[in-house]
Amino acid sequence: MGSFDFVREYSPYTNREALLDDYTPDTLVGRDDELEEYHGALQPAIYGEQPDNIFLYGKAGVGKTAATRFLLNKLVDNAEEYEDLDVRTEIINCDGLNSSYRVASNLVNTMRPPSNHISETGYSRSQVYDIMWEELDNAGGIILIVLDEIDHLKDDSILYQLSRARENENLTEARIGLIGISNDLTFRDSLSPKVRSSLCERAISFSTYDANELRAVLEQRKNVAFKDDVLTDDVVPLCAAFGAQESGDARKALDLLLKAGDLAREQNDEEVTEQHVRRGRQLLEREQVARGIADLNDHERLVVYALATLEAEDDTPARSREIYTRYKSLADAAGKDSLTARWLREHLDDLAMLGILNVTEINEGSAGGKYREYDLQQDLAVVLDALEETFESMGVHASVKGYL
Ligand SMILES: Nc1ncnc2c1ncn2[C@@H]1O[C@H](COP(=O)(O)OP(=O)(O)OP(=O)(O)O)[C@@H](O)[C@H]1O
Repeated sequence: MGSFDFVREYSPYTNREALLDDYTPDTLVGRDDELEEYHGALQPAIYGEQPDNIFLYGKAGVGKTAATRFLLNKLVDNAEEYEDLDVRTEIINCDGLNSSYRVASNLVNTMRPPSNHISETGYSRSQVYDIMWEELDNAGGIILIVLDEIDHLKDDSILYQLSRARENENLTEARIGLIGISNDLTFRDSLSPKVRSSLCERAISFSTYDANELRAVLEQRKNVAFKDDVLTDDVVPLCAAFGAQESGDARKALDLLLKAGDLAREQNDEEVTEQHVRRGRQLLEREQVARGIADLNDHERLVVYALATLEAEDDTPARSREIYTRYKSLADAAGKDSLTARWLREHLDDLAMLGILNVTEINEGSAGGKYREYDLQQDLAVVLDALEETFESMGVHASVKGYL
């Protein structure tokens, strides 16, 4: 048996944390247009004036949160130069806070010491708003309130309240600017017109990164995170190319660079190479598919299982009818009820959105009409791995026995 001692061996990193998600880089590359617009919208704050409310939107990992942290940190720093100016920022992530009530109580609590927190239940909504106005007025000055992942909110009362606080005379001392951030491009249209016009006084769109921009992001981060010359020349371009394929998401590209570095360290390799990146990508994809499949309900998982058995028999791409027949026979064999063919058709598109399967639209013109075909987006082996628990409860189909 090994000694299981923990010993420091070779590490390619000088600062591994610089690759983690909550690290704020000193400068942001490839976001000049976005930063300029954002800076302009915040500029009134340095004169002690209330800035416009700002709405940032764009896909995941395109730097919306990073740009916000970067500019607000700068604004707070620069504001210290002016004695008559008091600027503070409060950043709230709305993931898990789906009601206006919870956002308001959370805002109050982030501004208060823990000993003075209010309870998250037990008041009426208007009472919580009164406490919130009082808290904001006590703090005074300019307060920039950031609501990240704002699309998680199920009602927009808090957005109305905060974006119109001054016009509605809820505040006398404080001036607030509201900054909403969303990955959901349809969120703005789902708001009521009066909330939309006040929250989106300035709407700033963040475009996705192309491979060159991702290369610059990674190059800069590499210099902070890794020792000199430990990455072979192809590592950064390859991570950037994969990131660009993954809808231009800088987070995915940085995660991949981190995974490659970790693999090199685990294997005691002195250089991080293309092989580490390729292996890292496989592992990350595997984790992503496993997480996606774990989050499905039993019936959705059975649909993936049905498609996997068709793929094992070389019968993919398959039409929904074929998938339904297999799904139903798997359910019957396990003695479970099955849902309708219509339910299955509706859910195939959801599974495609989650990156579990591919949809291809086939158009055979007036003779054959239009239909859709499906196959697995990931390797069969990866999907079967993630279905382990399903085999336990539903049994192993003959077609996949050889893979297990
Ligand atoms: N231009 C950039 N320069 C350096 N790092 C960047 C840049 N853009 C994004 N990043 C990094 O990529 C990661 C994801 O960025 P960020 O969290 O800002 O994305 P986002 O647009 O807010 O997406 P999400 O809503 O999914 O969080 C972070 O680690 C961030 O530091």
